[in-house]
Amino acid sequence: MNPKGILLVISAPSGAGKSTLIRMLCRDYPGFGFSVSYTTRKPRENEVHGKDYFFVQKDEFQGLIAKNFFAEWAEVHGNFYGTPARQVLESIQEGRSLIMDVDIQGARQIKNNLQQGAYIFIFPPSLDDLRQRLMHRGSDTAGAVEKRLQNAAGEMLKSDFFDYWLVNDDLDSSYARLKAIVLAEMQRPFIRPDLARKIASGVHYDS
Ligand SMILES: Nc1ncnc2c1ncn2[C@@H]1O[C@H](COP(=O)(O)OP(=O)(O)OP(=O)(O)O)[C@@H](O)[C@H]1O
Ligand SMILES: Nc1nc2c(ncn2[C@@H]2O[C@H](COP(=O)(O)O)[C@@H](O)[C@H]2O)c(=O)[nH]1
Repeated sequence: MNPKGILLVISAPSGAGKSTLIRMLCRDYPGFGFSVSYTTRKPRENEVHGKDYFFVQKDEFQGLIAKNFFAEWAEVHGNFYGTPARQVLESIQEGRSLIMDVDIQGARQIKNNLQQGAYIFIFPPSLDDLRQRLMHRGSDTAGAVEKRLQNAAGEMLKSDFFDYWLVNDDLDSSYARLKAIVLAEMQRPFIRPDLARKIASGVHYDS
C-alpha cells in the first residue's frame, strides 16, 4: 500500500471555482484520480459524458440508488448527483489519491462513512464576485444562476465541519494555497488499512 495516497473532498458554492482549481491540480498531479459523478443535470456545452459526469435520466439514477451503487448521493439545486462507490473503495484499498467534487451534503456523508480524507471548502471572495463568475461563465440560465446564488449563503454557513477553508480570490495565490494543503496531506499516513479492509469485506455504505 502506498501511504501517500490522499483523499481530497472539495466543496464550494456553485461558481466559487472548485472545478477550475481541481483542473489545475489534476494537471500538476497526473497520478490523482478524479471521481466522476453521476447526475441528472443536463450536460453543459463542452462537458463530456464519462469525463465530467455520467449524465443519466432520473429513473436510471433512482435505480442506481436502489442498488446501493453510490457512496453518497444528494439533491443539489434541483438535480441529483451521486458518487459511485467503486472508485472510492478501489482508491482507498490501493492507496491511490482521489479528488472528489461534491456538495456539502455529500462531503458530510463521505466524512461520516469513511472517517478519513481532507475536507476543503472553497469560498468566493464575496457574493457579488460569485454572481459575476456564474454570469460570466455563461453555462447556466438566469433562473439556474439565481437558484445557485440563493443556495450559496446557506452552504457557506454550514461549512464548519471542513478541515480547510480556502478563499478563492486571486486564482494563482489560491492555487498555491491549495497545493500547500495537498503537500501537507501527502505527509500524513492517513489511509487506514483496517477501515479499507472492513469496507472491502462488506461493511455497508449508507447513502
Ligand atoms: N480566482 C478566480 N478569479 C476569477 N474567476 C475565477 C476564479 N476561479 C474561477 N473563476 C471563474 O469562475 C467561473 C466559475 O468557476 P468554476 O466553474 O470552476 O466553479 P465551480 O465552483 O466548479 O462551479 P460549479 O459547482 O457550478 O461547477 C469560471 O468561469 C472560472 O473561470
Ligand atoms: N453530493 C454530491 N454533489 C455533487 C456530486 N457531483 C457534483 N456535485 C455538486 O453538485 C453541485 C452542482 O454541480 P454542477 O456541476 O451542476 O455545477 C456542486 O456543488 C458540485 O460539487 C456528487 O457526486 N455528489
